[in-house]
Amino acid sequence: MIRNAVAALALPFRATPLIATTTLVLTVVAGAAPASGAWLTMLLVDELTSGTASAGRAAFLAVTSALVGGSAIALLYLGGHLGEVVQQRVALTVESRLFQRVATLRGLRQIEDPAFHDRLRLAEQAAQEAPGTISQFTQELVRSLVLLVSFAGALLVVWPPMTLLLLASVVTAVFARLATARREAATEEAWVATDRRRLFYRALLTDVRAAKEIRLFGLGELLHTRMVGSLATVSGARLAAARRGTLVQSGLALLGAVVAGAGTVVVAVNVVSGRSSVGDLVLFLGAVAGVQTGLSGVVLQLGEAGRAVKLFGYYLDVVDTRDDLAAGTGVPAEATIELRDVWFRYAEDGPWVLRGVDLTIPAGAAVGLVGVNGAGKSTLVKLLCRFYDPQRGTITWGGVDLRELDVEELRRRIGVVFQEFMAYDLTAAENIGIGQADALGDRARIVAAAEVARIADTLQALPNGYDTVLSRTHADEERTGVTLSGGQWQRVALARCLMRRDAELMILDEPTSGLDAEGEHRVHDTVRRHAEGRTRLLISHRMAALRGADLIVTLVGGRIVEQGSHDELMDADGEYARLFRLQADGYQDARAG
Ligand SMILES: Nc1ncnc2c1ncn2[C@@H]1O[C@H](COP(=O)(O)OP(=O)(O)OP(=O)(O)O)[C@@H](O)[C@H]1O
Repeated sequence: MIRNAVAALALPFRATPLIATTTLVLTVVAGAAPASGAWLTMLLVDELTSGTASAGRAAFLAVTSALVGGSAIALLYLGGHLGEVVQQRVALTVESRLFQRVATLRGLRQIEDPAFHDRLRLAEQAAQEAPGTISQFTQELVRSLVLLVSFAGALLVVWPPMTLLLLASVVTAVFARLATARREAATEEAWVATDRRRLFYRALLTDVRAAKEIRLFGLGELLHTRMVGSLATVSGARLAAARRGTLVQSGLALLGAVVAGAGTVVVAVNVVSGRSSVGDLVLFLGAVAGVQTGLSGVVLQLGEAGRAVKLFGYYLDVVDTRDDLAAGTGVPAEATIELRDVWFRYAEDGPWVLRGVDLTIPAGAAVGLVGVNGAGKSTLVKLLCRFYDPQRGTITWGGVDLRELDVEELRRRIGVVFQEFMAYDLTAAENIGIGQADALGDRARIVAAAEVARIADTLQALPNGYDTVLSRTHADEERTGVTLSGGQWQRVALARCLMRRDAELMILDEPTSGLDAEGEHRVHDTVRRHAEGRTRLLISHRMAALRGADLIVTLVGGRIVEQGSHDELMDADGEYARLFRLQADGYQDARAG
């Protein structure tokens, strides 16, 4: 808690040191103003009731008192504005640091971990709320402390026991509010997973890609009920925590009123008996009102700040998240890739997905990978991109373990069309250009890639050509958005991969599954010519597409069961030959039918 609070409090001074310090000074000055005003009023009242009042001194005291009050308000406004500036700067800093960490995580483990997403949601919430809440609270606290100390000094002069009574009620209120804040933060943590599900259902209900299935399968009501159910659970828990907090606060406010009332009676009796002056009573009443107003503000904010400080811990956790992949520094050389006894599973207690894979992918060769659904083909691709490290065995590139290579350098040398490629809600040009981000503005290169992927004419014919937004959701007023067909999107993804002209390894994970037969044939043909000399790993369920590969590898249950050329594997009459014949027979039957 203390580490979180210190880090959160230090943030404004790191984000904008000068303004944060000025704000602090202004706050201190503004905090001292009410007590000075009350003191001047006491002097004024005593002057007027002394029997020897001088009009000049009285006027001077009245004007000074008014000036102090007026300046205090002006300082308050100025301090408020500077506080806003600090808040904005801090918000920018924390949001940037948070998502910089997310963006630079090397592997996929955290991104695939629901617990990380929960932490991230809490962290984002904290990053947005905490700095503002905490810096506002700090200002309020400083102001209230100065106010409290100055009034407490004044009260000491009038009637010392009252100071102690007021301080006692302050301490009780502070502890009670802190306890409520802890409970509220615990509620937030306990329900974050439920809230995540609510957001998931919410996103699903508005997702264009899910809209067809939701309507056809009549899922709308089901998803809506689940979404509202999650919301009701979360808001019920929040209300229960707030209810308890309100009860405690009301009780404490009553206690404060009783303490103040008793004190006023005693001072009033003192005035009657002549032991105190009327000015003392005025000062006392001003002090009680000032301290109570100041404190109720700070105590109320204390809850918010306590909750924010606790949640801020998640922000620090995410910002300090350790990468699950150690950083290497080597630069990859010639792309002969070797897998030696590679074992991999996604979770420590999960089943092995790859079991002792031994494979050599020679530089410049075209290697075909076949296997039934779930055999582990896409997993192998992910390991080659070093999204994960294998639990056992090694993968080397040009003889160097992938773990020792600079992961960004490694990935720069790989072009991939993933099985689940992305269709970005961006323009056609951007959808292709992002394959090589530093060539995003190189239209000639984008068009050339589109031509190889045989999608150039389609994109050129769009309402705004390559500048057409490929989305119905994010189109703007000037530009209409369009959506492409599944096969057209696949060609765009292929063009994106082809932007990486220097990629030494090209991986195509079922790049043609959405293409028509003629399209598939052409794409394989062009990719073969275009990528000649580069290492290629091709995955396809259409066996004929891999026939010309230099080496074909069959994966069964995470093991390589055979490898060789098409002819060798057909002669061996194993799994590959079985799958190949199955498809060939299918085509044969279709013709016969
Ligand atoms: N991110 C993941 N987390 C946990 N398990 C996963 C993950 N991705 C894949 N798996 C599991 O790993 C196994 C192999 O999946 P993989 O996607 O590598 O198969 P594949 O051979 O590419 O299949 P397909 O032909 O259907 O694309 C499957 O049992 C799958 O459930």
